[in-house]
Amino acid sequence: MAFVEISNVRKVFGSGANQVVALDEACLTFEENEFVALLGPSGCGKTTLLKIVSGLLSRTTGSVRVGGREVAGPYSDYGFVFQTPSLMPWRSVLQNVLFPMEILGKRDAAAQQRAEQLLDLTGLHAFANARPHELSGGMQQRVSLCRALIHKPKLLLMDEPFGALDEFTRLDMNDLLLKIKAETGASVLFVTHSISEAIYLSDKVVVFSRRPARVSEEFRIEIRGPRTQACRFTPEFTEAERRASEALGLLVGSPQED
Ligand SMILES: Nc1ncnc2c1ncn2[C@@H]1O[C@H](COP(=O)(O)OP(=O)(O)OP(=O)(O)O)[C@@H](O)[C@H]1O
Repeated sequence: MAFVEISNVRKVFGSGANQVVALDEACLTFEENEFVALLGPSGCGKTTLLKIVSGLLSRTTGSVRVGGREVAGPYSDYGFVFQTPSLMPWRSVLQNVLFPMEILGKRDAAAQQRAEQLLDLTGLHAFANARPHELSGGMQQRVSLCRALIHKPKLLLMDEPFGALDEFTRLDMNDLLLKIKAETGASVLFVTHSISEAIYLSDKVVVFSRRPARVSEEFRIEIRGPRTQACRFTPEFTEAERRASEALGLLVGSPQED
């Protein structure tokens, strides 16, 4: 049995003339410690699927199992990172990171130690007492990553977390995320619009069709050697980019001839 099993998930919003079928028979499985990137056209249903996996949103039909249990509503064994950091401005960095432990009633010395370790890991230790407005966008997103990891979830759900960052910061965040994944062993389901980001980070790339979304292509990323920025220039990386581009329908048509 796979760690996450998404089977024939359909999601219909609204009714009658206002009905929107966001997902149609979406299927996807992945294992513990796997990194899966979801690519697809804007509005095809990627965020909807993440919310359904988190239990924040109900599905119309189909099944979602995480760690062998059917998802029937919100549960605590996952972390969610949104596109915007959504930190509480009146709280310090450390207090923001510890917030989920307060909700879970577990804000103890061990939680404090773990928060400090995460701030170390993400290079934020010196900013533990700073307020969010004193941080750059990339630093704020690192805080939200620490907050998502504070309760040691087995599953990390990430919805275009680096979409609002500049290219250099985004590349840094990609490397940080690979380091975090190696240290925590969490499985990651990662939505992005960037083909190269999807390939750089993932064990498996899943491409969704236009809405209503179905999986139109799914392939493993086989890059020899460590994931470093240099691997973006290997033939395997380029081939994966071509495959994803083709699945997204970006290679149709040929240049106009004079
Ligand atoms: N609460 C809702 N009520 C009605 N329709 C919704 C709701 N949430 C999402 N939708 C619709 O479902 C479809 C899929 O939305 P979703 O946000 O999942 O797409 P997405 O692939 O994440 O888009 P993007 O890549 O642009 O972020 C869209 O047509 C959207 O308008």
